[in-house]
Amino acid sequence: MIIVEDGNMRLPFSRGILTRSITSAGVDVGVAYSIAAEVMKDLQKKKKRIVSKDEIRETTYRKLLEHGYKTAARRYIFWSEIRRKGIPMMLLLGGTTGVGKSTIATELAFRMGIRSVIGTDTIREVMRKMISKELLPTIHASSFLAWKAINAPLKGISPLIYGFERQVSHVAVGINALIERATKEGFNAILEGIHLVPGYISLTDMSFMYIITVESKEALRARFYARGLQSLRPANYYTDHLDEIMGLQEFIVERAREKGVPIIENIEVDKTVNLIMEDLMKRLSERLKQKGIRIEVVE
Ligand SMILES: Nc1ncnc2c1ncn2[C@@H]1O[C@H](COP(=O)(O)OP(=O)(O)OP(=O)(O)O)[C@@H](O)[C@H]1O
Ligand SMILES: O=C(O)[C@@H](CO)OP(=O)(O)O
Repeated sequence: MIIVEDGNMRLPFSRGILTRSITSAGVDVGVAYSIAAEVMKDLQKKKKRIVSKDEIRETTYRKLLEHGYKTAARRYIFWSEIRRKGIPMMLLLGGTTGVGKSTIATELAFRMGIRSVIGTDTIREVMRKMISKELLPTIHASSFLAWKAINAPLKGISPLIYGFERQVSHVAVGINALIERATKEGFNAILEGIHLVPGYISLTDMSFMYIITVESKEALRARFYARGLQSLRPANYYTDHLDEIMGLQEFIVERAREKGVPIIENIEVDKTVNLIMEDLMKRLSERLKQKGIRIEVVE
C-alpha cells in the first residue's frame, strides 16, 4: 500500500480521490480514472512506501501531458494549487426552478472537492418553521406561487414578480448570514437556489455567482418529468406553472444582466460544469492577482 504524506497527516493513496481531482481539469471521469491508475503504477514502480502530495501532483501533471491533455494539465495544477493553498471561496448558482442548479452544484462540488452544498430551499424551510404564515406569507409558498399569498400593488409591477421579490428578500436575510459566517470561518461552499438573485445577495470578494438558464419552456417541461421519476417532487405541480416559472427566469436574467453576473445556458450538464469551471478559473486568478496571491500555472 502507498501512503501519502501531507504535512503531519498520512493517508492511504486513493485512486478515487485522485480521479476526482483530475476531473477538476475538465477531463472525462473515465479518462481521469485510467490516468489515476497509471499514476499509481508509476508510484508503485518507484518502490517507495511513502510519497508526498507534490510527487503525486507532478506525476499526474506529467501523465496528462504524455496523453496530450496539455490544457487539462495546466488546469489540474491550477485547481490543486487552489486546494493546496486552502483558498476559501463561495460559488453561488441561481436560476429559476428546475433548470438544473442542484445537479450542477453536486457535480462541481465533486470536481472541486468542496464538501458543502447548501440549497436556499433549506434556508427557506428553516425560516418557515420559525416564522409563521401570518407573519411572512410569501416564504410559505413556492417561488412561482408566492404572489397568491399577498396583495400586490395594483400598478407598476406584475404580481408574480412582486410575490417572488418579497420571498427572495426574506430568504436573502438567511443567505447573507450564511455567507458572512462562511467568510468569517474561511470555509468553501456551493450555494444553489432560486433565491440567489443578483442585487439581493451581498457578495464578498471571494464569492462568485452564476445564473443558470434553460433554453425553452419545452426543455424545462422535460426536466420536470425527469425529476418526477427520480424524486418525490411531482412533475405536474411544476408543469402546470411553466409560464410563471419562465417569467421568473426572465426576471432573474434581467437582474443578472444589470449586475454583470454571467448567465450560463444549461444544455448538457458536463458542458455547463466545464464552462463554469473555465470561467471561474479566470475570475479566480484575476481576483487572487489583485490580492497579491500568485497561482503558479494559469493559462
Ligand atoms: N442539462 C440537462 N439536461 C437534461 N436534464 C437535466 C439537465 N440538467 C439537469 N437536468 C435534470 O433536470 C431535473 C431538474 O434539475 P435540478 O433538480 O438539479 O434543478 P434545480 O434547478 O435544482 O431545481 P429547483 O430549484 O426546483 O430545486 C433533474 O431531473 C436533472 O437531472
Ligand atoms: O419555490 C420553488 O420554486 C422551488 C424551488 O426549488 O421550491 P419548491 O419546489 O419547494 O416549491
